[in-house]
Amino acid sequence: MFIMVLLLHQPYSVFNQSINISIIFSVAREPDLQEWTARTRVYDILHEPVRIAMVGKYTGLSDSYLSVLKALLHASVACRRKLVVEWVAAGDLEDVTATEAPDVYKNAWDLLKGSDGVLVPGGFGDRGVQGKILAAKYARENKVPFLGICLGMQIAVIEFARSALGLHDANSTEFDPETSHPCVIFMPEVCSSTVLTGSKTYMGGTMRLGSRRTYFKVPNCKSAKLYSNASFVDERHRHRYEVNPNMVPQFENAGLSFVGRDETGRRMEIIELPSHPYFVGTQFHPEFKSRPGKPSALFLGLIAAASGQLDAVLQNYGNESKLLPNGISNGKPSVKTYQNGNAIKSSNGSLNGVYSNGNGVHH
Ligand SMILES: NC(=O)CC[C@H](N)C(=O)O
Repeated sequence: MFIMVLLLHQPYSVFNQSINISIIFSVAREPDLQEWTARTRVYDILHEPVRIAMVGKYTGLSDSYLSVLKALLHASVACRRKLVVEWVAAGDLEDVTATEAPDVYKNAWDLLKGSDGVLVPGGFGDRGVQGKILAAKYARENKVPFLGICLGMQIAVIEFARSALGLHDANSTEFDPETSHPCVIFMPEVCSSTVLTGSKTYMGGTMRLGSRRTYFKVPNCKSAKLYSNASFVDERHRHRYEVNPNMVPQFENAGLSFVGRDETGRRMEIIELPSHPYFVGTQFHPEFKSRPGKPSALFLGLIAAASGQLDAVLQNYGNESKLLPNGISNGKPSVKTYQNGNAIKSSNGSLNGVYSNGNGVHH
């Protein structure tokens, strides 16, 4: 997007110097740049900030979270907000930092508390896990919009088990194999099979990867609405651990809703707290399908909630006719989300949307 901003700022100088813009798009047909140039104009005048705390392990290496950052940016442009990412190193939120480096601890909490929304991205290994749990707890208790992705969703589940169910040692078996309340466990269907049971040796082959289908089980939930009331969505995965399905009834009794599941109903894909303005977690990685002009549904939900526009966005959804073709010209968050392959045929037969790579939202 940034390269395009640079180029499209000077379309005539660039084009008149015989640079074939079709090379940039890698397509043979004459490109239609209207949408792109309109988007750069919108992008340029954004000034009202939306602050998102990114609570992760590699906060010094923003490239580690590049897809997440782009997805946040796509959603922020759609909501007409200037994205400000507050990097919060998860470990800095932990009690041990309060003792060892009080200034660092205070700064981390100030950043978190000054944010309009909290995002806990994916990750592996136990460093910073306690800090991520504290961030999820803060967002849940203070009704701050929250999106947890993959590990971020597992963190939210662990936090809920500890705080709302009172299971103080609840944990993922990734971090504590001996926990008496394993609320996140290693590949349930693999564990129930023979030789691969919990084996770290087979790690490489046991990662659940790629595009998988999630079915909405709760039709009126925020996530389903954000996905235009789809009955199922295909999103990309990269994980080994999952919510322990045997504990789901306990969680649901306490108010945590598992709104999206796989076809067996045993794998939890999307969580929501209905009592919270926007508290969503996904086992999949919605960031991978976000595109400029077609933000990921759940990132849009986060940014809309963080900027006081979620109700307007939710009302818009499920009614495609209300959406503008480019989603950027009337000053409202009237965007359509990127739902890979939900390509609408335009009147001239071309696909409405450049990115139509075969995934889908299905009604
Ligand atoms: N991509 C991730 O966030 C992975 C989460 C977790 N470590 C798992 O393997 O399930």
